[in-house]
Amino acid sequence: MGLRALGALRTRRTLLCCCDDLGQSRLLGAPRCLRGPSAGGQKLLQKSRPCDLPGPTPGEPSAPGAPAAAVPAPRLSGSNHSGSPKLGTKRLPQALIVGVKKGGTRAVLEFIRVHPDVRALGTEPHFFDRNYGRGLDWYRSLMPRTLESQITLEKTPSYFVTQEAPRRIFNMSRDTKLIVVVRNPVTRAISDYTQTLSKKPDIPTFEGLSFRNRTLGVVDVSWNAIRIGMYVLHLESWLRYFPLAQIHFVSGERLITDPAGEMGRVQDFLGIKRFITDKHFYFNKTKGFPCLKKTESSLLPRCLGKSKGRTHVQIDPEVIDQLREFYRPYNIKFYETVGQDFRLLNALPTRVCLFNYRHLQTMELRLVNFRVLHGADHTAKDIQEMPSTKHINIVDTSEALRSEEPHQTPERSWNWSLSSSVVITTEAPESQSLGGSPKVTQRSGRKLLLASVISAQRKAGQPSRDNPSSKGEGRQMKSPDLLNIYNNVIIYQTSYQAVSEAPRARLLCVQSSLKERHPAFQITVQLKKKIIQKSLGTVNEQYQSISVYSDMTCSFSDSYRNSSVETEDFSPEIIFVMGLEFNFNQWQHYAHQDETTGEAQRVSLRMLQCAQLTTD
Ligand SMILES: Nc1ncnc2c1ncn2[C@@H]1O[C@H](COP(=O)(O)OS(=O)(=O)O)[C@@H](OP(=O)(O)O)[C@H]1O
Repeated sequence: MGLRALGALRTRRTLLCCCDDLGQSRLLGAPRCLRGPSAGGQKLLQKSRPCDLPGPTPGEPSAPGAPAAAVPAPRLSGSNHSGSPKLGTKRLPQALIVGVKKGGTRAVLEFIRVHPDVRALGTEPHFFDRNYGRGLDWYRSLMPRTLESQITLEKTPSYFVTQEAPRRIFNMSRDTKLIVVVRNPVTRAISDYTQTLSKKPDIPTFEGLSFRNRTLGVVDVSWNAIRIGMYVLHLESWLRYFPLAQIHFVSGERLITDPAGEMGRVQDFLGIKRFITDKHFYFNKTKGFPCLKKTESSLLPRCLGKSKGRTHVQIDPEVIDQLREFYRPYNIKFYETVGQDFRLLNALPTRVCLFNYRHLQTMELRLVNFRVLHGADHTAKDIQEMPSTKHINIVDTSEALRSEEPHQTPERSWNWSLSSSVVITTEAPESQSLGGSPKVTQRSGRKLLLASVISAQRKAGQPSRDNPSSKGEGRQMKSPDLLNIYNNVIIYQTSYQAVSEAPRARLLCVQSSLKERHPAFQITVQLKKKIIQKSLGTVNEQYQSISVYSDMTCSFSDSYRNSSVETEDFSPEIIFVMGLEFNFNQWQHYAHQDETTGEAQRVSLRMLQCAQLTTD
């Protein structure tokens, strides 16, 4: 397209509309959308109307220079599309990000377009769903110019759920590479709803829309927000035209916890060199998401825009549980079909990780309770009646690893994913005090997992509960202090042994789930921390902050570094993280200002062992 034509198109687009997720037109000038079937309430939430030209999805502005958009795209700098528009040829895309809506498609697009061998359209052209009648020439005309060696890419998440899209794409080119970003379907639905609500505050509640009959638990699969998450059903249409090998699935969750890893696989899939690596990302704590680092070619901010990473609407936990159950069979079928387990079930913790613990040989972790609590306070009796389910052993590998040099990591923040509703206590079988804790009973309506570390054998010379004649004679595991509970976030910290005797032994458990205290997708939780002043034999309390991001990630805040806590006391010896994912490097460091000397000290955390943990 010549510049004149482009200019004409630009002028014209001010008269165009684009469809939002409610299927309603958003006017950018005179209305040009075709009228869709009239619908009220829920129906509005399901239908899309065909529009004259593609426009940005709400909150999804288009890229500068992109032909059919009125608003600049949330361009992440470092993108490679700033070259001369006259270089190269406009080609039909060889690769498409076809879904899923709210899966993380924008992040994948913005990350991959950093690659010099990829050029991407910033807007969503909606060619294979809404604009197919315009023909391939029109579609091609939208594309950025590429050199022979470059891949042209566009993303339109609604393709994944468009019946005709696979056939149409196949007809364009049977070699088209397809990328699908999948995300826990419940979270995805909430994200979808949250977006819709931001445009239409008067829509019915998520809970109301999700069910045909809530009492009977009949989910309304005709609601798009629910239907999109039934991934396997949509996938079937694609597999009629494309072999599985031609479809690459990105985990929306891992895209947040390990963007470089996910993008590495995307690059492999596209057959381009691994140009985008760890070096391109940093974790932006304010945003609560990974963002692209500054590069020589780009000095602009590189986090995604405000419409990505919205604070989700708080949903009744019981509804979330019901929807998880609803999606479970679809997820399982989906895993089976694609041959990958994306852990979309997101209901159970899967890993227990042990960090830095030097003395522990084996640890038996006994799950003493796993049940769904619906609003009822649970008592010690309830908990005791729950069956024990699993024992695991974690073998201390620290001795073998100690000689290795720590691996330097430039970033101080680290994060890991968490599943929901995990409470761990070091408290031995007498979990009554935890169960009886009024704070715990504030929790309601979530799956609650209580796990007890019931025994820990220590190496020779170390105190042991099982060997009272050792140094640890007479010591009991200290009853836990449940420190703070904010909605569904529980942070629990205690010493492994009597706190005054084992200041370095620390158990930190974090449980997080998606809840209302997520302004800008981040909450900061005050963690009450016991400070031991050994010389005085006193125990003070101090508050530390820990930031919990969304329902999936958690990271230490830098306040750790600035704390006035004794270094020794401050070094966590043992951390359990129960969750779906983690992306710790083997060593993690943070600096700590020693109060007495004022010197910065580096504290290392080493992941020693992770064990798989499942409950039935
Ligand atoms: N790096 C980074 N920055 C910001 N947001 C990120 C990132 N990686 C993934 N995500 C998640 O992407 C979710 C939006 O998904 P999409 O881009 O597919 O949405 S859309 O369908 O194009 O509207 C968005 O969903 P919400 O958090 O619900 O807003 C994010 O969770």
